[in-house]
Amino acid sequence: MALATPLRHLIAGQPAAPEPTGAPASLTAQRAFLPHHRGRLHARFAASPSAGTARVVATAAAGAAGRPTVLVTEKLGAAGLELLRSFANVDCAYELTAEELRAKVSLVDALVVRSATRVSREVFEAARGRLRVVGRAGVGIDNVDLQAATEAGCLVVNAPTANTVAAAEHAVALLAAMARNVAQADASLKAGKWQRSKYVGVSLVGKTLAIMGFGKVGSEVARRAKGLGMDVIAHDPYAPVDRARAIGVDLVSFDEAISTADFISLHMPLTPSTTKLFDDETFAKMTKGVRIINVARGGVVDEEALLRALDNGTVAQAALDVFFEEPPPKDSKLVHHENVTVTPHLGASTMEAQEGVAIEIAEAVIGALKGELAATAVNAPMVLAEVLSELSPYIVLAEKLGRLAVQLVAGGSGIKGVKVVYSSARDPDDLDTRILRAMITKGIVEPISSAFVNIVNADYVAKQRGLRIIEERILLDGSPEVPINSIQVQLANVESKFAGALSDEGDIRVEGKVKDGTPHLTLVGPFSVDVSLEGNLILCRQVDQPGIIGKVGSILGKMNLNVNFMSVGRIAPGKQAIMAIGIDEEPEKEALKLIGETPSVQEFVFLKL
Ligand SMILES: NC(=O)C1=CN([C@@H]2O[C@H](COP(=O)(O)OP(=O)(O)OC[C@H]3O[C@@H](n4cnc5c(N)ncnc54)[C@H](O)[C@@H]3O)[C@@H](O)[C@H]2O)C=CC1
Ligand SMILES: O=C(O)C(=O)COP(=O)(O)O
Repeated sequence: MALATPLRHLIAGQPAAPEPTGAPASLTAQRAFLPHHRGRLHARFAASPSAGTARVVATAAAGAAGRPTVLVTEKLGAAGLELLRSFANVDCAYELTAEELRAKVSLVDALVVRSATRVSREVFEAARGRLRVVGRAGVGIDNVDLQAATEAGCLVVNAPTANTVAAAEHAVALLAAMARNVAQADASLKAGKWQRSKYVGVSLVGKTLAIMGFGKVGSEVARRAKGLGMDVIAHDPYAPVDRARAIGVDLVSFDEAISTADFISLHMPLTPSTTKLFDDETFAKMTKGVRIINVARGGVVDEEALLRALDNGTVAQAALDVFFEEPPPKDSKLVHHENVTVTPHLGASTMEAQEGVAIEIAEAVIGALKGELAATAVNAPMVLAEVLSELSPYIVLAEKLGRLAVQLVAGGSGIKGVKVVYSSARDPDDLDTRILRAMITKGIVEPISSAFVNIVNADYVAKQRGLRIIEERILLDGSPEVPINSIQVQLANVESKFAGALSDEGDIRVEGKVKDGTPHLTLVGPFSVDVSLEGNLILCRQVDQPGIIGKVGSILGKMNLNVNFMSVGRIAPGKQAIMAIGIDEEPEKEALKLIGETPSVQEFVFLKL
């Protein structure tokens, strides 16, 4: 079995794309299980294929040359582009219309965007299953329809750290420029005027700055503002108090923040709950003459309300880097307001940040195309690299058990409930089974549908199909060193095309273990067997008696079918027994017919692993 080290784990159910030539060979190995060089983890996350090897990458359909294709729709730093080109065919096509994007997206495996490309549901639909990764070269993913991505099984990754300082510096630049009328004075002087008294500013020292959203950018702004001698308070319902306290910032309520601040700087994401959070009502609670900076997202502010607040003097000045609509309309009253300083979404636009973001996203996209899952995955559960490494063979086992179980279902009986029982000596809190559950779903769903399933969409697909998966743990005595002793998959209340697979309770039941790193089938219904889960499997039920193994073996031999494993499980001598035979190739119908005709064989089934 091709369970090479390091193992590849599961992300997609699509055919394998060959390892693209020219890829930095060391990247896979380095990123697989080691902490990322910036302290983040990249988790390996490749697919387990139906064919039995654990070696399928996330690319749905790589180009003819075997290299995946990446579409880059906005300007990306050169080093990131170079990295992408070392691995994939890269198509840089900027300023595409929505229609042009939809036309191109079905021809690519990954899409890299910044904030200006709207990756809508229509884009995922137009991709027709090929698009496997969307890389957002920056933080805000409000321009990507995450639900549609998840439904399509498309991984979305972002680059959340490389532009933090740039955004914070831009907020501070706007804060100071606004307070001292730099932009207005500059324009006035360039227009031939010398207006010293008109542009008297306000001081920052001793003023209160309220940071709204105390995340990465917000906390960096706070640090810098403290250096300018400002009193900094912050509002963030989800930020840890200790982190704020450590840099001398008090976390306060929303109302306290906005009603006591001289300056308010916005640093929260655009979400349904932050959309137009700053509306007439909010402005009315602010101190008269407050100054506002927005380097977050235009959508968190009701721009009409801000205009009214500027006109009635509630807000003395605003400095805006972001707008509800980008670019804003040419005649935008807000943009042209004399008390408003504007920049065209430049928060992340420093040479350093753009190079950093480009490398960060290129690495994440390449990793995902190779079947790894970056720590920056936005729409998939994060599974740590060490966990993936340890669970590798169980991931393969989980999918194969799902695949086996579903093939045992008699047509038309429908699958309602799935129960997965993990036997383990490990504390349940130390055993993350999400990826195993996802792969069991994949194993069950893929053989019976056109859906492809990966960890991104497994739960969604299961829900869509009304598949209820219950997980149960059996706590064993023994060493917690071994993560799992066995995995059992039960399909409740179904008819089986192989009655021998039914437990006494009437469920289809298959159980497996990992032995020497290889998945084995160890239980079928009530019968203990031991067969390595490779290639294909024939299960025969017969009355236990001498000679049957030889007969069936000789049929397979005559048909030139290589038996890689064989095991007989019986309830008691002379009673019912099951023969599990692992074969490399798919047998001809004739061979199966002859097995069925062998005296004493009561039933048999051929199963593809
Ligand atoms: N203008 C630009 O070029 C850039 C803009 N950004 C934007 O800046 C914002 C912050 O980015 P990061 O700090 O990297 O993100 P982050 O995720 O580290 O921080 C966001 C913080 O907002 C908080 N938050 C969420 N809902 C909130 C609410 N209702 N009220 C108050 N706080 C709330 C979260 O708890 C979190 O701590 C994002 O909107 C991002 O898109 C980031 C980089 C560049
Ligand atoms: O990272 C973010 O959230 C940003 O807003 C930066 O956007 P950009 O990549 O410069 O279009």
